[in-house]
Amino acid sequence: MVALDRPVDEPKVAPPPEPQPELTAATIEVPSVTEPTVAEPQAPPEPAPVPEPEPEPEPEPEVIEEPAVELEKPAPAAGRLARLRARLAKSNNVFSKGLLALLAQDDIDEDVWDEIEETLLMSDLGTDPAMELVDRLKERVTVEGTRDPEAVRTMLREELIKMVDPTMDRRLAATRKDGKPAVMMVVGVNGVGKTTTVGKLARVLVAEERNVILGAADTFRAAAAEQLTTWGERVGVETVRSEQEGADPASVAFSAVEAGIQQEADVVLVDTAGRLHSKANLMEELGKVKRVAEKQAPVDEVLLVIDATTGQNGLMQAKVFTEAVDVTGIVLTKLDGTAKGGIVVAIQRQLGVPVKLIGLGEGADDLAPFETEAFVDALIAS
Ligand SMILES: Nc1nc2c(ncn2[C@@H]2O[C@H](COP(=O)(O)OP(=O)(O)OP(=O)(O)O)[C@@H](O)[C@H]2O)c(=O)[nH]1
Repeated sequence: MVALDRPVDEPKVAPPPEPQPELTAATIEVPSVTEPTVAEPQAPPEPAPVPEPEPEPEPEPEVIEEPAVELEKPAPAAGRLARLRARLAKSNNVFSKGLLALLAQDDIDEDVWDEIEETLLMSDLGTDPAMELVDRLKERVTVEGTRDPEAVRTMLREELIKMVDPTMDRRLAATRKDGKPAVMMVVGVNGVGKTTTVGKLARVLVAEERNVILGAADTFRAAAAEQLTTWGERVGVETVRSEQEGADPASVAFSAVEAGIQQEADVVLVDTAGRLHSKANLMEELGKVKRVAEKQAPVDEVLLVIDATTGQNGLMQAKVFTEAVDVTGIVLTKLDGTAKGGIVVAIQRQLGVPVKLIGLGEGADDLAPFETEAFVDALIAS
């Protein structure tokens, strides 16, 4: 295992290359080897000056060239959620079946309201939001007094939309600013789907006709850079990586942003590690990656990836990241195959950050920009 728990000192702005001694004629001149034409003893030739040994330079993260393969055309980003809604609807029928049936009953007594609350809690909505939603629904049922299934569906839809909060700004900062690319970092605990998300997000951006550069700053897991390179190659996106396992991730991030500036890219997307020897190291390191990348250009987005299937537990783990870096958006993965759609509300409430993208499967284009209404419609679809 590679030790990454070295003390993290001041961000070493890697790697402006060490100044190399100029190879002047003096340093490369070799003694003449032609035979002397006179018989006089010759002074032995001066040995050529030996250049000072240079310290080993840090290996430069190398830019992987695009291969000459036929590129894939990613699905358009707009409307992806609507196209993938069946994945959500199937796993979230607590809303579409359970709740609607309960609300459509003729007589909703306290037991039924308790059952409604329990159903909401099961979806990982969180205690406070669940209680609030029950209160709002109670009020409306009392005032409107309707049990018509369509009216009940409309009521639930409206209240869920309010909870998910359509006023949050969910746009991704993916546009060049001040002549520099937008820089996005993707963070989160290991296994939540970070690398996959970076790959899928590159496709979303390519579909939006953005020029993208990837930075493989997860140098902890050897396969991550390879995985990312493959994602990039499929859509003609370059990956900046280091061949050295355990290389300085901040240095890779720095070089990726540098490449983005040189190539006038629209977006530089930086993958990061989710695991180090200790939580403190990981948080230190993420802070450093951000600071060092910012020597080149401001980091516009820090996207925190959370696995929806880990529910409230995952949320607690994720909270630590918000203390280390300024998280600007959440990517909620693996929402396919879980009935925990309510976690969107809980996350936004607890972290105060909008969900900007959701993962709805392992397919390359199964990442959708989050849209409040389309999401709620999928939850209560029958
Ligand atoms: N079903 C489903 N699987 C997903 C989704 N997103 C990611 N995955 C899967 O989750 C697994 C882990 O993904 P990775 O991208 O390797 O996770 P990571 O966070 O980069 O992991 P580390 O590099 O170890 O930190 C892979 O098998 C992905 O295919 C999703 O939205 N739905």
